[in-house]
Amino acid sequence: MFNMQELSIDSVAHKFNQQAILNGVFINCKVGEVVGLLGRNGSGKSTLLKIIFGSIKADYKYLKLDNELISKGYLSSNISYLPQDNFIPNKLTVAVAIEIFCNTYKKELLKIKFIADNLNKKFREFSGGESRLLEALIIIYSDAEFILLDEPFSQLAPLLVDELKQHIKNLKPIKGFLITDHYYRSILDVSDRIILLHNGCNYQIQNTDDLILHGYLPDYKN
Ligand SMILES: Nc1ncnc2c1ncn2[C@@H]1O[C@H](COP(=O)(O)OP(=O)(O)OP(=O)(O)O)[C@@H](O)[C@H]1O
Repeated sequence: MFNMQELSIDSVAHKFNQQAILNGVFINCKVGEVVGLLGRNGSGKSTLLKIIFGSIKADYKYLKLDNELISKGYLSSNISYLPQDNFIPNKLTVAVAIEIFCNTYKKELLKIKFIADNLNKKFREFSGGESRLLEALIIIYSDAEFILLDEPFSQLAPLLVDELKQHIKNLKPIKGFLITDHYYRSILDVSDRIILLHNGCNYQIQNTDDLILHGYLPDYKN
């Protein structure tokens, strides 16, 4: 039988200072799909991505990659993660950062004009939004099959948001994406499925009415 590549995390429980942040969360993502993760500020979206990547050790979790239990995402070359804050050191040039993260899809990445035009520039020479775009592109085009993106759109002007969405769509046939951002329209647009984190649990979202029902979007009718 064809073995569908899948990243899944089940029964996630985590507390900070006795306060339960995640409680029985389940989420999965297959190659070929974009899963959008929404939730209010403080609902635990970043915590969940950090638990999958391994930078936070959950109180409990059951993390599987292609049906095999793994302890930390970063130990697998098959998972890449864009954290909420900048992570590429300021003194690195774009070319060096690409060397570190990208091999398989390097040719495609170098076709992007903004990358090609700025290969020898250091990260400290870019604006906040420009370096965010570069970091997101480097992670999207990294060798990993599963890509975790924490607020990739947040510092980007609308045209760049559209460009980034297009790159995600281009790579979707060969990768799985788990993505969170408060630009929820962009998340709805780029995602095949939406999961809402609320009160420590995950909810499958079918439409914007569900987002209103769970208190994520304001209900302007009432
Ligand atoms: N290291 C930490 N120590 C204590 N509490 C933490 C820590 N990290 C996060 N928290 C708390 O856990 C909760 C979830 O935080 P998290 O950053 O995962 O939320 P989020 O959904 O990503 O929020 P936002 O949309 O605002 O980025 C918050 O209430 C936060 O205060």
